[in-house]
Amino acid sequence: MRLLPCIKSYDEGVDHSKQIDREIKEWIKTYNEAIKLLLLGTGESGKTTIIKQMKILHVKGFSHSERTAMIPHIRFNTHEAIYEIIQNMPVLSIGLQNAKHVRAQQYLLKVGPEGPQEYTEEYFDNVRDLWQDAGVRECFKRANEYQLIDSAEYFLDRIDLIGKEDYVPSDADILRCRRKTTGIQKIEFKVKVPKSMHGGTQDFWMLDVGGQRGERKKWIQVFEGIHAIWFVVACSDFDQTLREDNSQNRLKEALILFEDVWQSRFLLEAGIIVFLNKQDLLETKIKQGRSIAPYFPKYNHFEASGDEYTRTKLFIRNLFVNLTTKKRERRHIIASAERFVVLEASRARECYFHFTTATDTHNVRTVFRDVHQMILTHILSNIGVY
Ligand SMILES: Nc1nc2c(ncn2[C@@H]2O[C@H](COP(=O)(O)OP(=O)(O)OP(=O)(O)O)[C@@H](O)[C@H]2O)c(=O)[nH]1
Ligand SMILES: [Mg+2]
Repeated sequence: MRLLPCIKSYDEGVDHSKQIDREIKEWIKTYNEAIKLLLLGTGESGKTTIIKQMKILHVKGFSHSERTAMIPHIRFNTHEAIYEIIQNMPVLSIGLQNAKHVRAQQYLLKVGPEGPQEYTEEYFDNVRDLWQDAGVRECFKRANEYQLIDSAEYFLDRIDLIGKEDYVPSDADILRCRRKTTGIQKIEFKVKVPKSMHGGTQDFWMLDVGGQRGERKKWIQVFEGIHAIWFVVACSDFDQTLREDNSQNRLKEALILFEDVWQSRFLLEAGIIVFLNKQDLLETKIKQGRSIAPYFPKYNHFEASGDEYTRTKLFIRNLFVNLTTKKRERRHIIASAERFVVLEASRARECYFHFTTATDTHNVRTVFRDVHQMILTHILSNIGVY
């Protein structure tokens, strides 16, 4: 680590700052190592969706064959959505509103959870009929009481398109498609460096891991050499339980996981940026009259101005900010590393927060620009240039 000489006067300070600027630009020019980013977060928080956005924004997007390869997954998403809804109707004591739809319901239940062998016209007709039923819609509105993919409405609303023989998924369809990640995926891309920094391009690696509990033991394999963690949180999950453990609230699980990541001694050098994701779904939920208060009673005493949605998103951010200001717990300190960890604990460590909608390419582009600059500054500070 290199220490900069101390400044004695204002003029000297200005010269000194110009010198630092020059040094930073020089350093970036010669820095040819890829910047390594790791996406972390609970299951379904939106990590893979961000990887897809990087492919759209910084690689070549999706080819025709990549798009057609998504069709079975999108059709299966549609199936699992309608199947889950109709299966949960009796559990929630909701009946079909239209008796004509009973046959369609029996047809779908007979198809089973794995979906049909072949997606036929008859299959899509039955799904369309059921999705029109007021009872099905009522059960859909109570989706937080069972497990339903976030893209259920998006795909069921597009059933006619998805059922077409010549259907080719759009970028939006691919971004909405849900497939659980198992293992570790990597995407490599180049990004233009802001002119203010020096221009040119910079290599990035972005790693995606599975966020469900069973997948997290694999994370440690990829911690080494990571420059920044993007920790993704599904804010709209505040009233839902985990797919892998229906006794645990999803947002509470995200908070516990974040605290572990923030305190991990393996990630002390990495910059941490929290993506408070699924803002579109959060806003819709709040505007439909749902409240976070029954799940997080502290919300009743939270002071912030703005409408309910704004107050809720600020409250969620606060929950995470509070974890970053807590003292590092000693349970994470092992004897040989104690001195280092204690020193680290006394060093100011910043955490950055962004409100995001990962399915919105424009939003992700803007956030990436901000975050890029922040990561460069973080790396420079870690090596002692800043
Ligand atoms: N509406 C909306 N949907 C989103 C957003 N972010 C992600 N999704 C959807 O949420 C679902 C889950 O997203 P993924 O990116 O697969 O989640 P993940 O974090 O990779 O999940 P694991 O692989 O299980 O760890 C997908 O259907 C996405 O389209 C968002 O901001 N808004
Ligand atoms: Mg994933």
